[in-house]
Amino acid sequence: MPTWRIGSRGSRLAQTMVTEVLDHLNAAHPEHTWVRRTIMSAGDQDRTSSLRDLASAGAGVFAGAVEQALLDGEIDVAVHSLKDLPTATTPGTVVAAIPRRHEVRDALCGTALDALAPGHRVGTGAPRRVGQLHHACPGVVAVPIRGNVPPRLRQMREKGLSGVVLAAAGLHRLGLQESITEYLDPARWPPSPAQGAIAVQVRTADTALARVVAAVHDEEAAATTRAERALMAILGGGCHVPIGAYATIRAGGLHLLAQVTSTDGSTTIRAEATGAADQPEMVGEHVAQRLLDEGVEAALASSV
Ligand SMILES: NCc1[nH]cc(CCC(=O)O)c1CC(=O)O
Repeated sequence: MPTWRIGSRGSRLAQTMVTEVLDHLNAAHPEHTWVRRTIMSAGDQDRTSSLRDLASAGAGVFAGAVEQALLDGEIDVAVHSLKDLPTATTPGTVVAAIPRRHEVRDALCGTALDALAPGHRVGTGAPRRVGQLHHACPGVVAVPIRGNVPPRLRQMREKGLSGVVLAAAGLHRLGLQESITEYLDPARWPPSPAQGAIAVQVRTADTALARVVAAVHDEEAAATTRAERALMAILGGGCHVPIGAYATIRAGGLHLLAQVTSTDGSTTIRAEATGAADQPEMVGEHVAQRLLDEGVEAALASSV
Protein backbone atom coordinates (compact mmCIF):
# COMPACT_ATOMS: atom_id res chain seq x y z
CA MET A 1 0.00 0.00 0.00
CA PRO A 2 1.25 3.51 -0.79
CA THR A 3 3.15 5.80 1.55
CA TRP A 4 2.28 9.48 1.25
CA ARG A 5 4.36 12.41 2.51
CA ILE A 6 2.22 15.11 4.10
CA GLY A 7 3.83 18.50 4.68
CA SER A 8 3.18 21.84 6.33
CA ARG A 9 4.99 24.83 7.75
CA GLY A 10 7.04 24.19 10.84
CA SER A 11 4.94 26.20 13.30
CA ARG A 12 3.26 24.34 16.15
CA LEU A 13 -0.10 25.51 14.76
CA ALA A 14 0.66 23.99 11.35
CA GLN A 15 1.74 20.74 13.04
CA THR A 16 -1.54 20.52 14.96
CA MET A 17 -3.47 20.99 11.71
CA VAL A 18 -1.53 18.10 10.14
CA THR A 19 -2.36 15.96 13.18
CA GLU A 20 -6.04 16.87 12.80
CA VAL A 21 -6.00 15.87 9.11
CA LEU A 22 -3.96 12.70 9.76
CA ASP A 23 -6.24 11.50 12.57
CA HIS A 24 -9.11 11.68 10.12
CA LEU A 25 -7.20 10.14 7.18
CA ASN A 26 -5.84 7.25 9.29
CA ALA A 27 -9.34 6.45 10.47
CA ALA A 28 -10.82 6.63 6.97
CA HIS A 29 -7.87 4.95 5.16
CA PRO A 30 -5.96 2.65 7.54
CA GLU A 31 -4.52 0.85 4.51
CA HIS A 32 -2.39 3.89 3.60
CA THR A 33 0.79 5.05 5.33
CA TRP A 34 1.35 8.74 5.99
CA VAL A 35 4.67 10.37 6.93
CA ARG A 36 5.10 13.97 8.04
CA ARG A 37 7.45 16.53 6.52
CA THR A 38 8.13 20.09 7.68
CA ILE A 39 8.80 22.85 5.15
CA MET A 40 10.52 26.03 6.35
CA SER A 41 9.14 29.15 4.64
CA ALA A 42 10.29 32.76 4.41
CA GLY A 43 7.45 33.65 6.75
CA ASP A 44 8.85 31.25 9.36
CA GLN A 45 12.42 32.47 9.01
CA ASP A 46 11.96 36.21 8.70
CA ARG A 47 11.53 37.83 12.10
CA THR A 48 12.43 41.38 11.04
CA SER A 49 9.92 42.51 8.39
CA SER A 50 6.46 43.60 9.39
CA LEU A 51 3.50 41.51 8.36
CA ARG A 52 2.58 44.21 5.88
CA ASP A 53 6.01 44.07 4.20
CA LEU A 54 5.72 40.32 3.90
CA ALA A 55 2.16 40.61 2.63
CA SER A 56 3.12 43.08 -0.08
CA ALA A 57 5.83 40.64 -1.15
CA GLY A 58 3.00 38.28 -2.07
CA ALA A 59 -0.05 36.98 -0.23
CA GLY A 60 1.36 33.46 -0.22
CA VAL A 61 4.59 34.14 1.67
CA PHE A 62 3.70 31.57 4.32
CA ALA A 63 2.09 29.06 2.00
CA GLY A 64 4.45 29.50 -0.97
CA ALA A 65 7.30 27.29 0.21
CA VAL A 66 4.90 24.46 1.07
CA GLU A 67 3.20 24.74 -2.33
CA GLN A 68 6.63 24.70 -3.99
CA ALA A 69 7.61 21.54 -2.07
CA LEU A 70 4.39 19.96 -3.35
CA LEU A 71 5.14 20.94 -6.95
CA ASP A 72 8.77 19.77 -6.59
CA GLY A 73 7.59 16.34 -5.44
CA GLU A 74 9.14 16.64 -1.96
CA ILE A 75 5.70 16.04 -0.45
CA ASP A 76 2.45 14.59 -1.83
CA VAL A 77 -0.07 16.43 0.35
CA ALA A 78 0.18 20.01 1.64
CA VAL A 79 -1.73 21.28 4.66
CA HIS A 80 -2.36 25.03 4.94
CA SER A 81 -4.46 27.53 6.83
CA LEU A 82 -6.93 28.30 4.05
CA LYS A 83 -6.98 31.99 5.00
CA ASP A 84 -3.24 32.20 4.24
CA LEU A 85 -3.61 30.63 0.79
CA PRO A 86 -3.85 33.14 -2.12
CA THR A 87 -7.24 33.12 -3.85
CA ALA A 88 -5.55 32.55 -7.21
CA THR A 89 -4.93 28.81 -7.50
CA THR A 90 -1.27 27.89 -8.00
CA PRO A 91 -1.11 26.07 -11.37
CA GLY A 92 -0.54 22.34 -10.91
CA THR A 93 -2.19 22.27 -7.49
CA VAL A 94 -5.73 21.68 -6.31
CA VAL A 95 -7.39 21.98 -2.91
CA ALA A 96 -8.80 18.47 -2.71
CA ALA A 97 -10.42 18.77 0.73
CA ILE A 98 -11.53 21.36 3.26
CA PRO A 99 -12.22 19.70 6.62
CA ARG A 100 -14.98 20.72 9.00
CA ARG A 101 -14.45 24.22 10.38
CA HIS A 102 -14.75 24.27 14.16
CA GLU A 103 -14.28 27.93 14.99
CA VAL A 104 -14.35 31.00 12.74
CA ARG A 105 -14.37 33.84 15.27
CA ASP A 106 -11.70 36.28 16.36
CA ALA A 107 -10.99 36.26 20.07
CA LEU A 108 -9.77 38.92 22.46
CA CYS A 109 -7.23 37.85 25.06
CA GLY A 110 -6.58 40.10 28.06
CA THR A 111 -9.18 42.82 28.63
CA ALA A 112 -12.79 42.48 27.38
CA LEU A 113 -14.01 44.86 24.64
CA ASP A 114 -16.36 46.71 27.03
CA ALA A 115 -13.56 47.28 29.52
CA LEU A 116 -11.14 48.77 26.98
CA ALA A 117 -10.77 52.54 27.43
CA PRO A 118 -9.11 55.25 25.32
CA GLY A 119 -5.33 54.99 25.62
CA HIS A 120 -5.33 51.25 26.25
CA ARG A 121 -2.99 49.40 23.91
CA VAL A 122 -4.07 46.21 22.12
CA GLY A 123 -1.79 44.03 20.01
CA THR A 124 -2.79 43.44 16.39
CA GLY A 125 -1.19 44.39 13.08
CA ALA A 126 -3.83 43.09 10.67
CA PRO A 127 -5.59 46.10 9.08
CA ARG A 128 -9.03 44.46 9.36
CA ARG A 129 -8.60 43.89 13.09
CA VAL A 130 -7.07 47.36 13.58
CA GLY A 131 -10.10 48.98 11.91
CA GLN A 132 -12.60 46.83 13.81
CA LEU A 133 -10.82 47.59 17.09
CA HIS A 134 -10.82 51.35 16.45
CA HIS A 135 -14.47 51.21 15.39
CA ALA A 136 -15.56 49.27 18.51
CA CYS A 137 -13.28 51.14 20.93
CA PRO A 138 -12.43 54.68 19.78
CA GLY A 139 -9.17 55.92 21.26
CA VAL A 140 -7.73 52.46 21.86
CA VAL A 141 -4.24 52.15 20.36
CA ALA A 142 -3.47 49.21 18.06
CA VAL A 143 0.10 48.03 18.55
CA PRO A 144 1.69 46.05 15.70
CA ILE A 145 2.60 42.56 16.84
CA ARG A 146 3.68 39.59 14.80
CA GLY A 147 4.97 36.07 14.88
CA ASN A 148 3.22 32.83 15.69
CA VAL A 149 0.40 32.63 18.20
CA PRO A 150 2.35 31.81 21.42
CA PRO A 151 4.87 34.65 20.86
CA ARG A 152 1.98 37.08 20.36
CA LEU A 153 0.53 36.17 23.76
CA ARG A 154 4.02 36.54 25.24
CA GLN A 155 4.43 39.98 23.62
CA MET A 156 1.12 41.06 25.16
CA ARG A 157 2.52 40.35 28.64
CA GLU A 158 6.05 41.63 27.93
CA LYS A 159 4.89 44.90 26.38
CA GLY A 160 2.23 45.44 29.06
CA LEU A 161 -0.58 45.51 26.47
CA SER A 162 -4.20 45.43 27.62
CA GLY A 163 -5.04 42.71 25.14
CA VAL A 164 -4.35 40.97 21.86
CA VAL A 165 -6.73 39.94 19.06
CA LEU A 166 -6.18 36.46 17.60
CA ALA A 167 -8.15 33.84 15.72
CA ALA A 168 -9.98 31.61 18.20
CA ALA A 169 -9.26 28.62 15.92
CA GLY A 170 -5.51 28.93 16.38
CA LEU A 171 -5.82 29.35 20.15
CA HIS A 172 -8.07 26.28 20.36
CA ARG A 173 -5.78 24.14 18.20
CA LEU A 174 -2.82 25.07 20.39
CA GLY A 175 -4.74 24.30 23.60
CA LEU A 176 -4.55 27.99 24.58
CA GLN A 177 -8.32 28.58 24.79
CA GLU A 178 -8.04 29.51 28.48
CA SER A 179 -6.27 32.69 27.32
CA ILE A 180 -9.49 33.84 25.62
CA THR A 181 -11.36 36.60 27.47
CA GLU A 182 -14.06 37.21 24.86
CA TYR A 183 -15.22 35.72 21.58
CA LEU A 184 -15.97 38.51 19.13
CA ASP A 185 -19.46 38.17 17.64
CA PRO A 186 -18.95 37.39 13.93
CA ALA A 187 -22.09 39.35 13.00
CA ARG A 188 -20.51 42.51 14.45
CA TRP A 189 -16.88 41.61 13.96
CA PRO A 190 -16.66 39.44 10.79
CA PRO A 191 -13.44 37.40 10.72
CA SER A 192 -10.97 36.97 7.86
CA PRO A 193 -12.30 35.10 4.83
CA ALA A 194 -11.80 31.34 5.44
CA GLN A 195 -10.53 31.86 8.98
CA GLY A 196 -10.32 28.62 10.93
CA ALA A 197 -10.43 26.43 7.81
CA ILE A 198 -7.73 23.99 6.73
CA ALA A 199 -6.87 23.39 3.07
CA VAL A 200 -5.64 19.94 2.02
CA GLN A 201 -3.84 20.38 -1.28
CA VAL A 202 -2.44 17.86 -3.77
CA ARG A 203 -0.91 18.02 -7.25
CA THR A 204 -3.63 18.30 -9.91
CA ALA A 205 -2.30 15.17 -11.64
CA ASP A 206 -2.72 13.02 -8.51
CA THR A 207 -6.42 12.36 -9.00
CA ALA A 208 -6.38 9.05 -7.08
CA LEU A 209 -4.77 10.75 -4.07
CA ALA A 210 -7.32 13.58 -4.32
CA ARG A 211 -10.06 10.97 -3.92
CA VAL A 212 -8.30 9.51 -0.87
CA VAL A 213 -7.95 12.87 0.94
CA ALA A 214 -11.57 13.74 0.08
CA ALA A 215 -12.40 11.60 3.14
CA VAL A 216 -11.75 14.71 5.27
CA HIS A 217 -13.85 17.03 3.07
CA ASP A 218 -16.79 18.90 4.58
CA GLU A 219 -19.40 20.40 2.24
CA GLU A 220 -20.44 23.18 4.62
CA ALA A 221 -16.86 24.29 5.26
CA ALA A 222 -16.22 24.22 1.51
CA ALA A 223 -19.34 26.22 0.55
CA THR A 224 -18.86 28.91 3.22
CA THR A 225 -15.15 29.39 2.52
CA ARG A 226 -15.72 29.42 -1.26
CA ALA A 227 -18.23 32.27 -0.83
CA GLU A 228 -15.90 34.19 1.49
CA ARG A 229 -12.90 33.73 -0.80
CA ALA A 230 -14.83 34.63 -3.97
CA LEU A 231 -15.68 37.95 -2.31
CA MET A 232 -12.04 38.48 -1.38
CA ALA A 233 -10.84 37.58 -4.87
CA ILE A 234 -12.87 40.48 -6.27
CA LEU A 235 -11.97 43.05 -3.62
CA GLY A 236 -8.28 42.14 -3.45
CA GLY A 237 -7.21 39.83 -0.76
CA GLY A 238 -4.75 38.73 1.81
CA CYS A 239 -4.09 39.62 5.43
CA HIS A 240 -3.32 43.23 4.45
CA VAL A 241 -6.81 44.10 3.16
CA PRO A 242 -9.39 45.02 5.82
CA ILE A 243 -12.19 42.71 4.67
CA GLY A 244 -14.19 40.62 7.09
CA ALA A 245 -16.52 37.93 5.76
CA TYR A 246 -18.83 35.50 7.52
CA ALA A 247 -20.83 32.88 5.62
CA THR A 248 -23.34 30.50 7.17
CA ILE A 249 -25.65 27.83 5.80
CA ARG A 250 -29.24 28.64 6.77
CA ALA A 251 -32.67 27.33 5.89
CA GLY A 252 -32.89 29.72 2.95
CA GLY A 253 -29.46 28.89 1.53
CA LEU A 254 -26.00 30.34 1.97
CA HIS A 255 -25.89 33.69 3.76
CA LEU A 256 -22.82 35.90 3.42
CA LEU A 257 -22.10 39.01 5.46
CA ALA A 258 -19.13 41.17 4.54
CA GLN A 259 -17.69 44.24 6.15
CA VAL A 260 -14.88 46.58 5.19
CA THR A 261 -13.57 48.89 7.90
CA SER A 262 -11.12 51.73 7.39
CA THR A 263 -8.11 51.25 9.66
CA ASP A 264 -8.96 54.40 11.65
CA GLY A 265 -12.37 52.85 12.40
CA SER A 266 -14.29 55.86 11.08
CA THR A 267 -15.92 54.09 8.13
CA THR A 268 -17.50 50.68 7.93
CA ILE A 269 -19.36 49.44 4.91
CA ARG A 270 -21.45 46.30 5.20
CA ALA A 271 -23.36 44.19 2.71
CA GLU A 272 -25.08 40.83 2.84
CA ALA A 273 -27.01 38.43 0.66
CA THR A 274 -28.43 34.92 0.61
CA GLY A 275 -28.07 32.62 -2.37
CA ALA A 276 -27.83 29.01 -3.47
CA ALA A 277 -25.49 26.96 -1.26
CA ASP A 278 -24.32 25.00 -4.29
CA GLN A 279 -23.22 28.22 -6.02
CA PRO A 280 -21.15 29.90 -3.30
CA GLU A 281 -19.03 31.96 -5.72
CA MET A 282 -22.17 33.67 -7.00
CA VAL A 283 -23.09 34.73 -3.46
CA GLY A 284 -19.55 36.03 -2.91
CA GLU A 285 -19.59 37.96 -6.18
CA HIS A 286 -23.03 39.38 -5.43
CA VAL A 287 -21.98 40.69 -2.01
CA ALA A 288 -18.69 42.04 -3.46
CA GLN A 289 -20.71 43.94 -6.07
CA ARG A 290 -22.93 45.41 -3.34
CA LEU A 291 -19.85 46.60 -1.45
CA LEU A 292 -18.47 48.17 -4.65
CA ASP A 293 -21.83 49.87 -5.26
CA GLU A 294 -21.55 51.31 -1.73
CA GLY A 295 -18.18 52.86 -2.60
CA VAL A 296 -15.91 50.41 -0.84
CA GLU A 297 -13.02 51.09 -3.21
CA ALA A 298 -12.53 54.60 -1.86
CA ALA A 299 -12.59 53.25 1.71
CA LEU A 300 -9.99 50.63 0.78
CA ALA A 301 -7.77 53.14 -1.02
CA SER A 302 -7.66 55.46 2.01
CA SER A 303 -6.92 52.71 4.48
CA VAL A 304 -4.14 50.62 2.96
N1 LIG B 1 -2.57 35.20 9.80
C1 LIG B 1 -1.91 34.22 10.61
C2 LIG B 1 -2.81 33.07 10.90
N2 LIG B 1 -3.12 32.18 9.93
C3 LIG B 1 -3.96 31.23 10.48
C4 LIG B 1 -4.14 31.55 11.81
C5 LIG B 1 -4.95 30.76 12.74
C6 LIG B 1 -6.42 30.82 12.44
C7 LIG B 1 -6.86 30.02 11.27
O1 LIG B 1 -6.62 28.80 11.26
O2 LIG B 1 -7.47 30.57 10.36
C8 LIG B 1 -3.41 32.71 12.10
C9 LIG B 1 -3.26 33.39 13.39
C10 LIG B 1 -4.33 34.45 13.66
O3 LIG B 1 -4.89 35.04 12.73
O4 LIG B 1 -4.59 34.71 14.85
